[in-house]
Amino acid sequence: MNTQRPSVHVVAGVLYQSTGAFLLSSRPAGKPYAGYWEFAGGKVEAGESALAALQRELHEELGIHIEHATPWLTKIHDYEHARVRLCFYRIAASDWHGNLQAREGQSWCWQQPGDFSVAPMLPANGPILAALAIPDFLSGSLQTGFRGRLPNQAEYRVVPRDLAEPSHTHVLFTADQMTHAPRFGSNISVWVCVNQPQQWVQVQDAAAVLWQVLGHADAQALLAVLQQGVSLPLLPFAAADILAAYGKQWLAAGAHGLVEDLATASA
Ligand SMILES: Nc1nc2c([nH]c(=O)n2[C@H]2C[C@H](O)[C@@H](COP(=O)(O)OP(=O)(O)OP(=O)(O)O)O2)c(=O)[nH]1
Repeated sequence: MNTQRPSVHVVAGVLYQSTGAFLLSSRPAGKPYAGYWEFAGGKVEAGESALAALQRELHEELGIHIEHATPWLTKIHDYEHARVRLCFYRIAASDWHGNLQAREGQSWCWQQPGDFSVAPMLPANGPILAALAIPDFLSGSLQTGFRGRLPNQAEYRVVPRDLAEPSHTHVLFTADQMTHAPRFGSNISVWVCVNQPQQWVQVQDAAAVLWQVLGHADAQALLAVLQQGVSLPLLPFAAADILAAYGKQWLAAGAHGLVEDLATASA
């Protein structure tokens, strides 16, 4: 397939309820992939900002008003009909209002992260749905691993490679282990811990990345990476004082969540 085609800029919104559920809708008849499930959204028009496009699309499709949306993941996908640059935004329950209406004849439903009951999904959306099952806060250490929880979900545990057993789903590797170890099977979700931009570019096929931040220079380097847009869940990993200083900026720039390091004091 020709990957040199110009891409069409698309925005899509992960709309949350206060319960932690998010909205999926089906693509209306007449569009490519009609009947497939997607996040509400559509193409950005000439001269329009991404937020304005999201506000317009969600109002046209669902009759709701968006006050704020937080950038999250960006993906390029080659469909037969177009090459799309998909910019996904998360919209918190407190950042939208209105009564949902299916204004384009589509179906819609609320889904719990990690527990989807509708199919088929648009092909580009598989990794996006997997990313939604990752909590937005975890804590622990590189030695013992990390724990977190989404509302109404079982505990989510990430186990360091050296402690991992066959029953563990989410396994954490260092960037060095990824370089020197053979690739692992598809039965685990591979988490990688990095601490610099050169490592980040080498781990783009991971399920999620922890970015260790030990000081203020690291914090700024990470912010710059986030501001360029990231295609997989990136979670800054730092001691509590650094999270307190930078956490909001990282999240506003597209970090998936934060990971508190319970073992390392900041520099
Ligand atoms: N809205 C949306 N589009 C997605 C998602 N995932 C994904 O691959 N896409 C792709 C499908 C389409 O190729 C493209 C969106 O184009 P679209 O045709 O739905 O856009 P639109 O609503 O502006 O349509 P139109 O007015 O031009 O007919 O992005 C998603 O989750 N939401």
